[in-house]
Amino acid sequence: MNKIYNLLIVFSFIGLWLTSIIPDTYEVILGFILIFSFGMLHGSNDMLLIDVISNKKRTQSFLKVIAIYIATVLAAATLFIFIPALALVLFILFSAYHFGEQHWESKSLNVLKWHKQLFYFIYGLFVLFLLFVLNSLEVIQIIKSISNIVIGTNAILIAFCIIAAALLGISLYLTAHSVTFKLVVLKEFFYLVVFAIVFKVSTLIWGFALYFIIWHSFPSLYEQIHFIYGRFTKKTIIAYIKKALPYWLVSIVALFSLIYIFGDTTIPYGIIFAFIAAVTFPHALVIKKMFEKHKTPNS
Ligand SMILES: CC1=C(/C=C/C(C)=C/C=C/C(C)=C/C=O)C(C)(C)CCC1
Repeated sequence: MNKIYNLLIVFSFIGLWLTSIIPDTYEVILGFILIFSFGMLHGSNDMLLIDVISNKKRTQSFLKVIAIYIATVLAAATLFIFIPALALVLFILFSAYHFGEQHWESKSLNVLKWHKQLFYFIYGLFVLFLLFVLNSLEVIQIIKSISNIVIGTNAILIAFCIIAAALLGISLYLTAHSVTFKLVVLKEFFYLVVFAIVFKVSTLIWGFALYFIIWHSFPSLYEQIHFIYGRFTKKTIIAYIKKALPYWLVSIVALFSLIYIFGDTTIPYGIIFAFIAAVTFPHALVIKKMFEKHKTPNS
């Protein structure tokens, strides 16, 4: 995993360099292409993961599992239509935990389970609000188009400061109580500085896409492939893509149909993020189960 992180730094700087040569509009389009390709791919094999998590001895039939999955997606989508503000808050909170868990689970912090989970949540929230605070005008605009709620730049700044203080506090606690954390804390601080540079220099969507693809989807794909097939090789990558392809295609067709039917602005942020949110809820739960099954001895 460590070697992979060095590669991720290189990718991030390539992303930064692209920012300097691509006009903003193309940056947004390229950002969405990355989100729809690698981003959606990393969430397309949840059915296969459920199979492996339950040791192939799933008591429920495939149809039942997929029905529960689709019902969760539809419930989230309905929440977005009727109570968008609540849906948005839940989406951000869920995503924060999911991002934090993906980044830290392999580091096996040897502390109490709930301390670890609280840290994952605060870390993920910090990354999201770092992106938001450095691109607050764009975030405010998109949130207004999704939920009709107008938030001020000050509210984002205050939330960011509170989350940063919480992250500092819990990091100090972990430095004192976890040897593994102490060993990686400086490197992790450096990664956060890299994220801050990327988020500051890029547009909101490009900054989000770089984080989501490079720092979340790539490591998640690596861990999912490892979990499913026991190793990460060209053969297992191809096998994973083959299995994911039908689900990915269905998602893309569904998303573009929704955009075609309901989209009334040039970039239909509302539909895109509501769609990502709806599929994120069940995906985050499946990945949580995957990590529980893949427990390291000191977790
Ligand atoms: C970037 C961004 C947002 C948040 C996106 C999030 C939180 C995405 C999470 C995606 C996940 C967790 C995918 C699954 O793996 C807002 C607030 C909607 C609007 C402004 C732009």
